[in-house]
Amino acid sequence: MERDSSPSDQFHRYKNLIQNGDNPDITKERQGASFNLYNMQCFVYENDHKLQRRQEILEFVESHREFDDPVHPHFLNRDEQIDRATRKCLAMVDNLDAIDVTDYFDEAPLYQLLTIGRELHCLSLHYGMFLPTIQVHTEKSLILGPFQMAASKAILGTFAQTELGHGSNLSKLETTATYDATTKEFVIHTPTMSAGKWWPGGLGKSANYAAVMAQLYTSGESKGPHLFMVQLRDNAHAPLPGVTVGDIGPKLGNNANDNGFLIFDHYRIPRRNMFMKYSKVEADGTYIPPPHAKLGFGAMVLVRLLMIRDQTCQLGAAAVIAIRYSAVRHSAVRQGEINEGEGEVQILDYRTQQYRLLPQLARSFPSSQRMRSRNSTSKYVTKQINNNANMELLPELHALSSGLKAVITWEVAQGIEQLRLSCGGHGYSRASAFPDMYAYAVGGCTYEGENIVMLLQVARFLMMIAKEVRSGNPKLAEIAEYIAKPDAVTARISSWKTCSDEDIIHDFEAVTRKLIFATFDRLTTLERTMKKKEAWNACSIDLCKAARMHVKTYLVKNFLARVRTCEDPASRTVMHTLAKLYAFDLISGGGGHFMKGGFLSEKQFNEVQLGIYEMLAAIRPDSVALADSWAISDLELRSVLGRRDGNVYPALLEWAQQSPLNQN
Ligand SMILES: CCCCCCCC/C=C\CCCCCCCCCCCCC/C=C/C(=O)SCCNC(=O)CCNC(=O)[C@H](O)C(C)(C)COP(=O)(O)OP(=O)(O)OC[C@H]1O[C@@H](n2cnc3c(N)ncnc32)[C@H](O)[C@@H]1OP(=O)(O)O
Ligand SMILES: Cc1cc2nc3c(=O)[nH]c(=O)nc-3n(C[C@H](O)[C@H](O)[C@H](O)COP(=O)(O)OP(=O)(O)OC[C@H]3O[C@@H](n4cnc5c(N)ncnc54)[C@H](O)[C@@H]3O)c2cc1C
Repeated sequence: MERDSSPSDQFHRYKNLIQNGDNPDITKERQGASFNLYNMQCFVYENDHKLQRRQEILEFVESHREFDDPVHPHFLNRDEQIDRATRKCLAMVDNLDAIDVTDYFDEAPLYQLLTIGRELHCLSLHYGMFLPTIQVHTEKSLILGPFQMAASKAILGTFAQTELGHGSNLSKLETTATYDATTKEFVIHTPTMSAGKWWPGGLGKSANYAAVMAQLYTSGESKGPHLFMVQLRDNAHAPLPGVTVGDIGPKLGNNANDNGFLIFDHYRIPRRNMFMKYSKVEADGTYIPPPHAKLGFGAMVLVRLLMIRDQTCQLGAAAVIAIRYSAVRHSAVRQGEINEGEGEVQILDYRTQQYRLLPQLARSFPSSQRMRSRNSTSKYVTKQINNNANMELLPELHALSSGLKAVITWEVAQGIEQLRLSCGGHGYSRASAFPDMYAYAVGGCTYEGENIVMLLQVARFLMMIAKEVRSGNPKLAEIAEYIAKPDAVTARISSWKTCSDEDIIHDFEAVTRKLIFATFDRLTTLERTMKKKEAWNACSIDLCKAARMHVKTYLVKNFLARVRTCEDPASRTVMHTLAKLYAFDLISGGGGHFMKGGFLSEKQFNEVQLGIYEMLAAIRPDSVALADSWAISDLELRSVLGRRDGNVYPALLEWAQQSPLNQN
């Protein structure tokens, strides 16, 4: 799409953000900002082009009537929700020219949010996992066929892996794919009740194809889980003979998505329907193994990376809502006066409120930004794998994507809940958007790998590194280099104004290193008297703690590094304080780890606590502008409380009037 205005036009546009009808409190907040909003937004989105594209996509959606909602989606029942989302999906895919469809980190998710909202829908799995599976797992010479069909929606697919009896433990999936060399077909079968597929999105009603994970048997031998392309429904959309399929019913959220169940009765598919890019079954049944045993799990790694960005944006949006609302809300009771007799204050002025809001805002920045570079890492790794040249980076990427997925989805879900509480009663109304946000985000703690299970994968990686370091012959991945550094006895952290980034990083690395080696020692001691898996189970709470701390250290380092790249001095100053608040808040929350063995003294810990107070006060005048720096439009936010103009109360009344109970 052509760019139609220069950066200075854009600057003008953002300067004019403040309008006459806006709530006076929110206007005053914007006028008091210490930095130029446009410069900050360019930093947040990395360049003005990305910012401009957000505006263009917004204008596109706003100008197309087929994206309108005749009835507010909050007042629909489940059938109507599915109907609405499906209609929107059709309009969305009929207008894909509006976006760069290869941009799964920015343009595609934004477009989806603007058109449908915060919901998984009938096409989420088609775009989110089915297409990526085809891309990652189909042989080059064959890819055009299925990919073009899927991209042109001739087939609509899902990813069918989880079963009633097994989800996390892939190796125990029970669905079988048995090769029949006489007919050159695989027989897909559900041998037991617990082998029924359960959960795949879009399966219940929408998909006519699925990428199915099943245990491969060939020449009488079991070869572990493999992926197969399976047609489920005929041209009239009826289930094919041998296929039983349906919807699993309502869930905590994402109810516009028809998550489904699937049972196979000796259902036959051609040999070529196995995804054979890495492992193969020849016509005579000979099995050719993949160059790396876990290549078959590649699509999940990619989606975990996509989720990290997607989820962080949810936390950013939640912080925007709560901060804006806190600027226009005045406390209504006498004890709400900070100085008695001086009248009510904006709730944003309470230090406790700032402590609820600002660390969450800080949390929303680092991971969203670093994910762009992780995206290029994943592209790089995929390229290396495609050339069959280099598998060395795979464990690192798996550990990193699993760890970030687990820590971020948890922090996002908890953060949204904290922000909801910060808005009092109105936060409990769906008008606020928090209930939908939470229901959407908290699903991410479970899907694409249950969080504890993912943390234990990171722990495996860390224990392997610890063993190598102890053996004196480490081959260290970039994200783990600090584990081989010498021990540090005392912390360097001091007042937030004087301590350097290096001091903060030093302390995080030292504490994490200690935690990793303490856990490693405990594990190896236990292994002397127990079987390996028992020993692992016996110290798995510590293993998770070490894994979490490793990921948090990674996030702190990346946030500080990213702030250093900010060219605008005023924006850099505020972002730097926010990054330090992020780090200090983590230290405060993880005080036990930091103070263990006297590493962080009591005096230093007090400085951390005091620093948090001071940073909250320092950021307070910029908080609304920082929320605006996310550049989220009202259409994307979908929150009455978070509206950009701050005119919350009339909008709440207008919203409530749409309730069907008020129609007669
Ligand atoms: C083209 C047009 C586009 C247009 C677009 C326009 C429209 C826009 C629409 C969409 C836009 C997209 C927007 C993006 C938004 C993003 C949101 C996406 C939402 C998607 C919705 C998702 C819904 C959910 C789906 C699912 O949940 S699918 C099912 C997921 N299931 C799991 O994740 C299961 C978890 N379990 C596992 O992964 C494994 O079992 C395990 C826990 C990793 C254990 O592995 P396993 O082999 O079974 O056992 P071990 O013995 O422990 O491991 C052995 C060894 O292998 C290593 N390992 C394991 N996995 C990997 C791996 N993947 N890579 C590398 N290595 C791996 C493991 O570490 C061990 O190593 P060591 O022995 O060395 O320690
Ligand atoms: C909204 C949503 C959408 C989904 N979409 C899809 C989809 O499209 N396709 C699909 O195939 N699946 C989908 N799923 C399923 C999802 O991937 C699984 O639910 C997930 O992988 C977890 O597996 P599980 O449900 O079997 O949990 P379990 O593995 O049974 O977990 C239950 C508990 O056991 C613990 N646990 C399990 N294993 C271990 C271990 N080794 N060590 C320590 N603790 C352990 C977990 O930590 C957890 O506390 C979806 C799920 C949801 C909620």
